[in-house]
This record gives sequence, C-alpha cells and structure tokens, in this order.
Amino acid sequence: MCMIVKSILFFTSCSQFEKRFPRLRIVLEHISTAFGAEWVRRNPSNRLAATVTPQHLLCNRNDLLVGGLKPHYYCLPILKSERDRQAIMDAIRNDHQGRFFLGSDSAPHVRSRKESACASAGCFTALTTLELYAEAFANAGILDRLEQFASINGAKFYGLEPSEERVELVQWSEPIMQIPESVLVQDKDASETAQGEEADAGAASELRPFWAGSFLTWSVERISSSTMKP
Ligand SMILES: O=C1C[C@@H](C(=O)O)NC(=O)N1
Repeated sequence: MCMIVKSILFFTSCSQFEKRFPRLRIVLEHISTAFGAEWVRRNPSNRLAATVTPQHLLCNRNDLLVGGLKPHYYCLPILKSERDRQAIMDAIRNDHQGRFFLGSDSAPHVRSRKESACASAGCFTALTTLELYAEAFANAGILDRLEQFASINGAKFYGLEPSEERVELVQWSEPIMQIPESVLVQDKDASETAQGEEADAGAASELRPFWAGSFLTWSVERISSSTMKP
C-alpha cells in the first residue's frame, strides 16, 4: 500500500484504539501533515497528543527532492508539503491545551548508510536539537511557545513534574555557529568487522548532522538546576 495512504488510514486505527482503550494515553510520534495536526487539535479527549521533530518544522519535501535527492533529509514520516509544515506550525501557535511537544527522533545513521543505494531513514539532529527548534520557532514568530513545547507539555501529558534543570538559549545578531559537515563516532558494527589495529582502537565512522554547513543564530549558553544559585 502507498505509504502516504497508509499514514492517513492509520488515523482510523487510532480512533479504534481510543474507543477500545478509553483510558489509554496516545502520542502520535512525529506528525508530518496538516491532517495529523488537525486530528490532534480537534480531538475531544485530552489523552491524545503529538510530537514534532525539528526537521518537520524547518523543512518541506522540496528540501529532500529539488536539485537532487538529499538523503540527509530523508526521514520517516517523510517530509511533506509547505502547506503541511505551516499547518503544524499553526497548530503549535494555537496550542492552548498543551497537546504538541518536542520529539526530536534524532537518528544517528552513519554516513555510509545514509549515502547509499538504500538509504536509512532519519535525520541526526542531536548535536543542535534545541537550537534547531529555536530557529524554527523564531522564524514563525512563536518563540513564546517554545518553553511549553520543549519543557512543559510533554511532562504534563505523562503526569510528570517538569524538569528542575534550566537551559538558557541565546539569540545572536550574527550567526554564532556553523553546523559541522561531519563528526566522528565509534561504530560498533564497523568495529566488529574490522581487523587488527583498527579493531583494537574501535573503528570510527562519520555522521553527517542534519543541516550540516548551515549557520545558527541560537546557542545553548547555560544548563543549570533551578536549585543551583546562578
Ligand atoms: O521513526 C523513525 C526512526 C528513525 C530511526 O532510524 O531511528 N528514523 C526515522 O526517520 N524515523
């Protein structure tokens, strides 16, 4: 079945689950469509929520497809139209019930598996997750929504207290950081197949971060516990 049709039909199953398990909390991980955003927004129950990744807030399918196929923009659910991206942004803008929250889905597939005849799905966003969300929220003029989205809504939905830790995000007038073209990591699979010296040292593989080469105007400046004196 076509994967796009399948992702729409999924909502029928979701309805059935909701009816069958009336106390079950359901999170739609990484929504990518206007339909998904609307589904969550209009749901009469407060047991349904959704997470959104930075790539689905920053990009649309043109980033993946125009001018050549770019495997580092390939993730699942696949990036959708600009209309979908904007509808998700609007849902977050108007989210007064705390139904949308952060879910980065950072997927550290090594470069050789991304730049391949059968590329692995996923974007490696973990190096700059908060900065990416800050760029997306600032571009959309909804920075006032970022704290709820990143730190409050998810905890509340799961019946937890928000974290005691604080992060301070700073916006600079000039770009403050360029996302590196690649980083080296220990690759367990490569280590297992490597021989001799390379195996002893643990084989290193390259990861290409999402948005590599782009400049960020946001930085995480401080991480502290609220009980610590500034
Ligand atoms: O849901 C997922 C899983 C992830 C991964 O590879 O870990 N990659 C994706 O693109 N989506």
